[in-house]
Amino acid sequence: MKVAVLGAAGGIGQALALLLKTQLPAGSALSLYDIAPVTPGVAVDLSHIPTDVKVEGFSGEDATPALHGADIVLISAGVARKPGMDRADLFNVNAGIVRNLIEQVASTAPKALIGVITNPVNTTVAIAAEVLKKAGVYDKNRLFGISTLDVIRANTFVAALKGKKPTDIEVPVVGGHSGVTILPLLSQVKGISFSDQEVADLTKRIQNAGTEVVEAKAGGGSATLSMGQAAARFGLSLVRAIQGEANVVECAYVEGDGEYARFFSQPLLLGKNGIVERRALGPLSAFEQQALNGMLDTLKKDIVQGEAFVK
Ligand SMILES: NC(=O)C1=CN([C@@H]2O[C@H](COP(=O)(O)OP(=O)(O)OC[C@H]3O[C@@H](n4cnc5c(N)ncnc54)[C@H](O)[C@@H]3O)[C@@H](O)[C@H]2O)C=CC1
Ligand SMILES: O=C([O-])CC(=O)C(=O)O
Repeated sequence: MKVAVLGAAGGIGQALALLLKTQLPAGSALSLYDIAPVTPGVAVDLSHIPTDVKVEGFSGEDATPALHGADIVLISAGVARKPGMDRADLFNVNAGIVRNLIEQVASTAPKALIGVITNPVNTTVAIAAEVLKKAGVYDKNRLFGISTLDVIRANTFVAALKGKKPTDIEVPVVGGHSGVTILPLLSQVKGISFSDQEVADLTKRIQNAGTEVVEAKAGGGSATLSMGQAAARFGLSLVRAIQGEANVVECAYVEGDGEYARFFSQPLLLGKNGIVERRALGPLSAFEQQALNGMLDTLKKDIVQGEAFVK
């Protein structure tokens, strides 16, 4: 099993690399790439941790040495938000970075499962799909926008409110990964009921949680450690699915049947070749149905921006 992290010297990349070094199955390879010259050093640093995971690091303009033979590629390269910015404000810089890196994935590891972390995810995943399509290697079952951070935040906030263990809670979060496009399906949390006010407050907090971190870091960046954990959870779920484990289900932002928008985050059954089954959203409360209807214009606009960038 080989996992490549692109953007590996950054805040997310380093946290993610640490978690993968300690949690990937024995015999795996972890390949780190970042434009920053420190990256081979990050790999040397991690290599002193006594696990049976081989780490290599590459820097400079060329990502391909890191990509040869990769089964999974996780991409967090790009710039992060500062207070006062929306995720969409990152488009100008990050669109080109994602295009460039995906071109290299297309030529070097065309069969890899790809997880895009770089914001704005609603748009960068559309860019990735169009670049892969242009290269003739697009498989919609192998490309994911990683929205796991919304899920783990929802689990944390619900557990805190209801006095439960966070590990016992699993909230499906659907839609996209910014503002109103983030929709936690609180009505589906097993064994817990919420008042209308709790639903309104929790939904708002989950939608604004990225901004909560951006403001608390006061110009020093956005979520890195919680995102490292979220990306590790998602990446390790892909690993378990590739290894043949049954019933691996995660929400992620993927191309589906277009019922709501071309790309939409929903529960997915994962297998050796990526998505095995896109699961239906299930019954929605009136609040959730309204929120779903209300997000679609924004989500579709975000997607078209990505498609237009490549065409
Ligand atoms: N999907 C999600 O839920 C989340 C996404 N993010 C996004 O993840 C991205 C990274 O965030 P951080 O790690 O905090 O940022 P960071 O600034 O700490 O790290 C980004 C890394 O990307 C590298 N980089 C920049 N251009 C590159 C290129 N052309 N090729 C290779 N590497 C390049 C930089 O050298 C840096 O090491 C941001 O776009 C951020 O908005 C952040 C949190 C959650
Ligand atoms: O808010 C940001 O810019 C980073 C992010 O996507 C998150 O923390 O959910």
